[in-house]
Amino acid sequence: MSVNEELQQTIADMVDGRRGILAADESSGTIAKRFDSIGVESTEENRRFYRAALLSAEGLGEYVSGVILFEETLGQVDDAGTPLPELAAAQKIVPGIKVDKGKGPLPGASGDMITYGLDGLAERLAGYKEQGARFAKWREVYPISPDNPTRLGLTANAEMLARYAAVCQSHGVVPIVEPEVLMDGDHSIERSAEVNEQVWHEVFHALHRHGVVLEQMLLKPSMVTPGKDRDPAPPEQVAEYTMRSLRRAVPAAVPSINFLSGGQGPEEATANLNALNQLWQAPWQLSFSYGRALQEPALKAWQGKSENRPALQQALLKRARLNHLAMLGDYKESMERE
Ligand SMILES: O=P(O)(O)OC[C@H]1O[C@](O)(COP(=O)(O)O)[C@@H](O)[C@@H]1O
Repeated sequence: MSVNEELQQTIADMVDGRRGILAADESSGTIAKRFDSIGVESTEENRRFYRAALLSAEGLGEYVSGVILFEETLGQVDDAGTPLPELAAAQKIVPGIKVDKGKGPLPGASGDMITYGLDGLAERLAGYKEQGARFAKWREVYPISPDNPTRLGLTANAEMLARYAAVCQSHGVVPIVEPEVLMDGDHSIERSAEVNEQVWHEVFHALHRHGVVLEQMLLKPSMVTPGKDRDPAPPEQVAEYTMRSLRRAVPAAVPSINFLSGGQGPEEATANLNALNQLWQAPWQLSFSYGRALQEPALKAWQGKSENRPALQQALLKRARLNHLAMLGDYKESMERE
């Protein structure tokens, strides 16, 4: 298969109008925090058990077309010795890999951040492909304050995303481009709309400069919401603001927009996705790439006990199914209690 055919096949396997992405790529620090919330130690064995349980939940492939894995998971096997990426592929879930190496302050742009990991990326991708990964993900993070993001923050982060995406495409790996505008703070929904629009505009300008093929990438943005210190906005309002900003800044050539959950509660993230899909015909598929919003109930059901594996899987399947219904605009709050 040519590189172009590989990219096209991966997009076709991941974008079908009814399924989204499970983000299970928490880095070591983040997964330790998540496990800590249920009093479980983050050992390699616990991470393996938990992630193998997620990927082998029977029927997950009905609602999920891709899973983002952390490097460690790509090399792990289940109790029967099956590599975890193969477990996913067996359910028609395309395995992918987080390739960024975390973030730190951006010098010269106080309050802004920048993500590391471009050096050696091409070589790493070749190895990940051998382990089964067909797409990659890279996250840039933008805090909102009265002064942030700065102009330098906007351009530097966009440049990183574009360089990463171009390297991925040249190796036949579909890039997920994730500019995450953080919910932290007490900013208004209007301010969030303004920042997200600036971010997306700058990102697509950079993608264009670097010759990234928009038809062969996925966008993973934040939804436009008020800051976490304020009351959440109703789903219809989140949908209106998000859609307005997306239409202004994201070219129609992008096949799918898979939102991150970014600290929204599981039910909130589903209701917002549903409202977005009820609003009006969008040029892109509007889907999910949730981490916390898919996994929180599964983690709670598990509690680190192997006998709770079926409950963990049922909790994941429920959220995956409801988010699939939200993609169709068919989700109702009453379904939460069914
Ligand atoms: O900070 P980390 O460990 O790299 O990961 C952050 C997480 O944020 C995400 O990008 C989105 O997850 P959420 O839906 O929980 O916001 C995940 O893909 C990733 O696991």
